[in-house]
Amino acid sequence: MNTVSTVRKVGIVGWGAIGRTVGTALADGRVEGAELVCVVDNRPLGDAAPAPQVPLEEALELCDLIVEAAGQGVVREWGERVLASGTDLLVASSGAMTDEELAKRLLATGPGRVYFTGGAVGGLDLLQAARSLGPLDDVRLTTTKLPSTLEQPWMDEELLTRMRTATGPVEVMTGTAREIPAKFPRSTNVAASVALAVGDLDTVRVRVVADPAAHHTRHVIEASGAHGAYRFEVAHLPDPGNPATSQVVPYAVLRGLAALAGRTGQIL
Ligand SMILES: NC(=O)C1=CN([C@@H]2O[C@H](COP(=O)(O)OP(=O)(O)OC[C@H]3O[C@@H](n4cnc5c(N)ncnc54)[C@H](O)[C@@H]3O)[C@@H](O)[C@H]2O)C=CC1
Ligand SMILES: O=C([O-])CC(=O)C(=O)O
Repeated sequence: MNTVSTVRKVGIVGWGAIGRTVGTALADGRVEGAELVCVVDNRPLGDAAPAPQVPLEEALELCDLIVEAAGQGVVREWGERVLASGTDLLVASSGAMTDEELAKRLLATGPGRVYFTGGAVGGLDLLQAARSLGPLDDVRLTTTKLPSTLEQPWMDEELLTRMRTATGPVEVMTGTAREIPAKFPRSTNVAASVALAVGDLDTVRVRVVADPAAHHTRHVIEASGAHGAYRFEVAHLPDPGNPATSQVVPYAVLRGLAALAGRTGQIL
């Protein structure tokens, strides 16, 4: 019997809507085989976090698994360094993978391994399985959120006014999964996650809709190919502190952590 301790030493980057819930669950011992060792954030956290706040360089010495819950920029800036140090990386900001050069480098760098959470969407496992039968040639994602969660610095006054005064759903942008997550970096990582599952950024056509009545954030994935047709629809309550993020997302991250920490039955 292997008696070597396999407890995963986890560091969380980003003590926000996702990181706080994930880190608190880890600190409370709710993930068997994993413990919270440190927290990284670019704001001083005082004693708000249940583990020491350290710079990322130091986290790499303390941890064998980093959870990124801070933003696409952190994946771009730190992803390769984390993996090269031998630390595994579980990414929430999958939109960083729309930069194909970065994506190639992250998938090639080691000895640490890179993982992604399914985050706010479901069905990615089945889409990935279906793709083994042949390409999914028509893939669409429609994301509907509260207008305020979709406002971006690049938007012109006309679009902002249309979103702010909307009394019903307003189409904010359409594009591919290559384009959309860069335009809405805190709100449409799911588009890149769908693309990771179907294996192609340009096949996934994304529609972003602002709806003042969207008390639930909705993501509808529709996909079809020669071997079948698929439709997954989710409606989540937004996180009260950060309504751009669905409340379920940290629990998707925790599910991933449970699998990485060696819980039996990784599939379900
Ligand atoms: N895959 C998915 O379904 C989803 C992915 N996301 C991604 O997760 C990220 C985090 O989401 P939330 O927790 O809701 O955001 P949040 O805004 O509530 O928290 C982000 C935290 O990261 C910190 N931070 C930002 N930049 C940093 C940096 N360079 N270094 C260290 N700390 C930094 C902030 O100070 C903040 O505490 C989002 O930006 C988005 O990219 C969010 C929702 C769903
Ligand atoms: O939480 C969500 O519903 C989706 C989200 O913000 C993202 O994909 O970045």
